[in-house]
Amino acid sequence: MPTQIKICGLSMPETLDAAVDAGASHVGLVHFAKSPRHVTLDDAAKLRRRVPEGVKVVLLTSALQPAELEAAYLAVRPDVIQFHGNETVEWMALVRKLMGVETWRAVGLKERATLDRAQRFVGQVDRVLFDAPAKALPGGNGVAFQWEILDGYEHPMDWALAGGLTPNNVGDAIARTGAPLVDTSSGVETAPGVKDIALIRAFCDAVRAADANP
Ligand SMILES: O=C(O)c1ccccc1N[C@@H]1O[C@H](COP(=O)(O)O)[C@@H](O)[C@H]1O
Repeated sequence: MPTQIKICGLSMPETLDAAVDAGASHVGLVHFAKSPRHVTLDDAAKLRRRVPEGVKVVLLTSALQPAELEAAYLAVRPDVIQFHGNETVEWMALVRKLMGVETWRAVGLKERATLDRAQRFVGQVDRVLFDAPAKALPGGNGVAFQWEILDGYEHPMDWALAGGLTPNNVGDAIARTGAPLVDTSSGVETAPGVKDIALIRAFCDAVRAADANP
């Protein structure tokens, strides 16, 4: 199966279309006011409508109140909700059940023990997204974690690799970790929040090159 690609933090129609044209399987919209990639629900809904069938829309949120999350879901109708805040396992499982939406949980990886703790998400969310530990922002910091933490780990559920992935390092990341899905934001930008079409294409090309030369 080809490595799936998520381009996150898209906020303009042109770069969203470029990600789709370049072969992204997932496009990410950040609804988190502190992020330089934040989109309002109105803008997210407009962007969502541009996305063709077959490409999944991921709505990234952090610590929204239940009523806010419901409003976000109803406005955007994403395929996936990605959680980055202090949401409990029970709450994420309830969202998945009641909204019938795929759910992903971001996990900041600093050490192997974090992988053991992440096993509590098995059967509760659809995918865990391994990223560098949170800094000023809970994600989108352009920082990679030590991929060797994943060496030899038998993943008990679907997962994805994020954190500091760029066109230059994503091939090594796939070779090292065997990630089934790679997720980038800063690595395809020229400045925080400013996506670059050439970098988006280069990232997708690099993933396909890695798949072709395992
Ligand atoms: O992108 C953001 O601004 C963001 C804000 C808050 C939480 C998560 C965010 N982004 C996610 O973090 C990963 C890694 O980003 P990067 O490639 O290291 O910049 C990104 O793929 C998003 O899923």
